[in-house]
Amino acid sequence: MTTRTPLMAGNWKMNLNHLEAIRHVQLLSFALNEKDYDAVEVAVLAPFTDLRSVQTVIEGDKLKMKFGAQDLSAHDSGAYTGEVSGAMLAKLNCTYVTVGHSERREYHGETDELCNAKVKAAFKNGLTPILCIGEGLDVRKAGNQVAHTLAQLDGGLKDVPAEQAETIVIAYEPVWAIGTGEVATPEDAQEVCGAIRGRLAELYSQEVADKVRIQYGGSVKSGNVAAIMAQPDVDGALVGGASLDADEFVKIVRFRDQ
Ligand SMILES: O=C[C@H](O)COP(=O)(O)O
Repeated sequence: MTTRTPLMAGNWKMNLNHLEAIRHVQLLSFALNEKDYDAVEVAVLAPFTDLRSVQTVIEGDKLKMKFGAQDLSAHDSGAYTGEVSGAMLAKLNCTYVTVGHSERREYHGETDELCNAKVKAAFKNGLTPILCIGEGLDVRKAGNQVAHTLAQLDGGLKDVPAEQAETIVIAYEPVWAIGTGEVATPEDAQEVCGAIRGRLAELYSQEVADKVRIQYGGSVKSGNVAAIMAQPDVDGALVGGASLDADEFVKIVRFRDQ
């Protein structure tokens, strides 16, 4: 049985300018200790304009916190105004990059095909993609959450080889639970996260499926994180709003104490 280190990632979304980001990382660094880093991997996913500052604080102070971006271009370089390439993120020593967050899918029309190209671009540049998948409220009401989410998984992983797939992070985020305070029950989270692992075993092998970390995201807070993390197929959390409060995010990192 593979042991998967939980990944607690704060997705700041479009919050915190670079000065606020420096302060925020410093607050986290004062609070987090070796025991935390031994038990959990901690990452912050910052706006592009913050990344150089976040890198400077994390590397300058030799923090064990990882960092990454919230999106990347599917292209390598060239005339793509406003885009940021995987190579640029790798040059900043980013570890992670989210791909296909529901806000990108909804507000920027990102399709499974584009997400697949972005997953490949991330791997090509040595970044670990956090592929975000999950159903909207209408799909949930119709009871089609598993089929919908697995179709997004299939699309995002199309033609991704096993040796890359086993290092990916999947974030299951039911859209109806994002920023709404409407957290999925631990059983809701397990139903879909378990199905995702089952599908990974079908697409690749049980060995690959057992290595992949599957996060839950959607209104995670210190008060609900422990029950969600107790589920066998949940290996971490992708935290939005609550990650902007350093004290609250540290409590989430310390989910075993809650
Ligand atoms: O990426 C994070 C998710 O969208 C969850 O956001 P939230 O914790 O504010 O609900």
